[in-house]
Amino acid sequence: MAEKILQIRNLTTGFLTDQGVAKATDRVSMDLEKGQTLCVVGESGSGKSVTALSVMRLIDFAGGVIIDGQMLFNGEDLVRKSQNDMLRIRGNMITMIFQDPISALNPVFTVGEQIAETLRIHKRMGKKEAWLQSVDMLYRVGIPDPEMRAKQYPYEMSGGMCQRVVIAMALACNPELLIADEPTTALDVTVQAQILDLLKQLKQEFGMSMLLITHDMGVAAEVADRIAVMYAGAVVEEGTVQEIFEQPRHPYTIGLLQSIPGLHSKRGGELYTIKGAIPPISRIPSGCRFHPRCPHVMDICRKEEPPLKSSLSGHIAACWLDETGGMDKGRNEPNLQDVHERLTADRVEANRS
Ligand SMILES: Nc1ncnc2c1ncn2[C@@H]1O[C@H](COP(=O)(O)OP(=O)(O)OP(=O)(O)O)[C@@H](O)[C@H]1O
Ligand code: NI
Repeated sequence: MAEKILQIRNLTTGFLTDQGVAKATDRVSMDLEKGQTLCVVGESGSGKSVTALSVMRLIDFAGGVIIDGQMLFNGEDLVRKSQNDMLRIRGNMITMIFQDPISALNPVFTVGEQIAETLRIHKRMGKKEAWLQSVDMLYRVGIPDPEMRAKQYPYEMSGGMCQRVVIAMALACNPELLIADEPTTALDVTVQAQILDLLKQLKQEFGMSMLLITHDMGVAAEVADRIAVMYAGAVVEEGTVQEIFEQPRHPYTIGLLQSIPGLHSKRGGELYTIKGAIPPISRIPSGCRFHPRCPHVMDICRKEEPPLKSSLSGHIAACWLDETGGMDKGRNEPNLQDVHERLTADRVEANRS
């Protein structure tokens, strides 16, 4: 059995709203194996960031609460840690990077000083040693002329360079787990690809595990070992990157896959979007939370929540169609199998061109 670095079990979190406490995540479970990358995907508002902030125990400071569940990090439950303990864990063992690198950096210190400061706090290094290490970190994240760059301020650098600095700062203390929340969303497309490559490379070099949050299935395809698909606060499907892309079981996952730019637009058609919008956490639908937007909705979907069912390989999905044996009973919509075939054909085509 592969070792698990992170096991999230039935994580339920909430925020206080006008209607009382609303659940931002509802019994969310996901596992991350040592040395692997788990991508959490889903539209805006699906609870990806809340899940990440919960692991960091920063959700408390964002006005939220952990209502129930466990988050085992190397077997120890982070839910039970004091904020004092978390101060040691954050920055040392688990670090997090965000979408906007500029706001993650302090404008009044040089980037070298900021990385050195992290090392002095967490690794208790002396001034000189911390500075040298900081220059070395800039080198390792691919910043040319690191001695000179270390003396620059964030505003003197491009967005891509700043994100490299943020990554250098996050990795300076050699964390076991890096949580990256939309790390490339704010960057130009070409820079995005570079940063993704860098993260993949550094994950190997530093021997870390990565929890990467993205709304972009293309990004997940690039970096993920496993993918957890979240919708309106719940995991609706989870599996290996191959399972999710080649045998998706949840209509929401299929919708996300169909919305990938390039996959379908190559055929000259318009880009597909899933009809409707994700509900606010104060108005989660009854039954299957995806039912109002599902092209295959059945009676039971409106009334009862589908259970998460696991295949032998550990591919998990929550959909009543899984139970009833397909969505092709006298319907005109394409069934899952058709969609799979179309997706696979498109992928092959996209790979060829
Ligand atoms: N401080 C808060 N107070 C109230 N509700 C909140 C708060 N933070 C988040 N939420 C709600 O929790 C739900 C999940 O938010 P979250 O930020 O985790 O979504 P996300 O999947 O990360 O989306 P995005 O892709 O936009 O970052 C949303 O409905 C959001 O409105
Ligand atoms: Ni988010």
